[in-house]
Amino acid sequence: MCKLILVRHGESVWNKENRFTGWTDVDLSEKGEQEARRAGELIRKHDLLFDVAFSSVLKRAIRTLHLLEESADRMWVPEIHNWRLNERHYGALQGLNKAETAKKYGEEQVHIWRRSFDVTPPLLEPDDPRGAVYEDKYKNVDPAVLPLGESLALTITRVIPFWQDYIAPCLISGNTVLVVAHGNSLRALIKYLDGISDEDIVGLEIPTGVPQVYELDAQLRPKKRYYLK
Ligand SMILES: O=C(O)[C@H](O)COP(=O)(O)O
Repeated sequence: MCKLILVRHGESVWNKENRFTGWTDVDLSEKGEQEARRAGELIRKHDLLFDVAFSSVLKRAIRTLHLLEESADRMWVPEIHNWRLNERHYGALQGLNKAETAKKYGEEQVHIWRRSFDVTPPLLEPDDPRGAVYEDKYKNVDPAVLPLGESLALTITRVIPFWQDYIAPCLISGNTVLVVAHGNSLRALIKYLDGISDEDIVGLEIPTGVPQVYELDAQLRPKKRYYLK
């Protein structure tokens, strides 16, 4: 049996301010740092000796990983950071306050942007200086695959190939694997692993900084998924 630990980053400064974040590289809030340390303590308490760790290239996930590793006393574990685990790209909504946007466009429209399976948010203009194509951290990524806005369906199309090519082989080789990512990149992964329908995924919410564990069989079929307490 293999074990996979999934953690959504701790609360970020923009989670606290209720702003659409997506690929904006904001840091953890103080509460987020505490959540990350607590996640490491829980992992340690449950003796989940992860051998390798994956995260997105966004600092709220990387800092969560580092704080978690420190409190779990596993700072030596090899880490792989990849853009394919990034949050869903929120397009032109990035930076806007969610409540103010709901006042302007209506609660229903904002719910569709946030939770529908295949509706893409308004896209960033290709020459918008916030575009990933202008960021150093994506300089080795083919610009053609860098999004200007993504639905959950589009997010799945880049998370699952990363799972298949990197994370799954690591588990199959017998490693306990930790993945620190984001609300929607983790929803993408859980949808795939648990075979959740396009309709039912709308109801899946993932709290910040709480580790959840999958126990998987040799074919990586989930046997159990539970949050650590
Ligand atoms: O990118 C964001 O704003 C959040 O991390 C996730 O947002 P959501 O709860 O609207 O999916």
